[in-house]
Amino acid sequence: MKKIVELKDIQKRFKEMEVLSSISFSVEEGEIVAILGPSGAGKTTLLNIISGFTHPDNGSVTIDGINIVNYKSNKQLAKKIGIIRQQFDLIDDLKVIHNVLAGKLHEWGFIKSLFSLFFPQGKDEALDALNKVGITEKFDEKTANLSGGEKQRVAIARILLQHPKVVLADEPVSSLDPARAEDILSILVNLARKEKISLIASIHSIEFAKKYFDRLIGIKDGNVVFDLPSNEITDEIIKDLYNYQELK
Ligand SMILES: Nc1ncnc2c1ncn2[C@@H]1O[C@H](COP(=O)(O)OP(=O)(O)OP(=O)(O)O)[C@@H](O)[C@H]1O
Repeated sequence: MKKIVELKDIQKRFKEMEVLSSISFSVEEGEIVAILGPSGAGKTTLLNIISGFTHPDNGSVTIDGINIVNYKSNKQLAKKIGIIRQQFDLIDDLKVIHNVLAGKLHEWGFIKSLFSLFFPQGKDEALDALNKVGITEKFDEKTANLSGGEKQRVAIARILLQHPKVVLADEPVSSLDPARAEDILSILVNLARKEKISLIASIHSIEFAKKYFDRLIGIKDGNVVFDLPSNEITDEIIKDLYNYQELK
């Protein structure tokens, strides 16, 4: 299997605080991976480093065989990495279809994307993506009018137009109620599997992590403390990760 993301000895400090000491792991094509760890463990920092948004102090990030520092532009990197943020990063004033078409920005360039605002190009592909996430009928709606779960579906549809090799999602469902969160996670994971996209998501819910992800990586005190298939994760391992105290 091809390695899509490879991290070697990643270290990051903010002033005198060392957040990541030495993180190494790789993720193969189509792998569905959750990053777990207590609040402040550095999950967001790690995802930001993988996306190229934050530079590590030490170590290397390789995306699809190329060191991230050798990607010539953000546009080139966007062909490999799709990002789903907690706040969705959608433009509320635009119609749903235009937000989905923004997935083409890296491919089309600014002028063609601007043109597509008035004369949507690639509309069929966008409608097909909206169909895959189950909200085709909202294509003409102003994005601001959508619920949180619907907005997250639009963000996933936009990623589908981007055709990345890996999707990074930072707590993608933490703002949704449990039923909606499960809907979104299953859409995200099933589409990633179908399109052979690697998925790396930070997630707070152990239950959802075990249910939807194949491999769980725990980080604590700046290091990887476990990296296991979900079915090998025991209550003991989780207790150690979060330092739960037994009630006496
Ligand atoms: N730009 C920054 N400048 C200074 N400190 C930072 C910066 N970004 C993150 N930190 C610190 O690094 C630590 C790790 O933060 P990070 O957001 O990566 O943790 P996390 O595991 O994602 O936490 P949570 O689960 O609460 O979202 C925290 O102590 C945070 O305050």
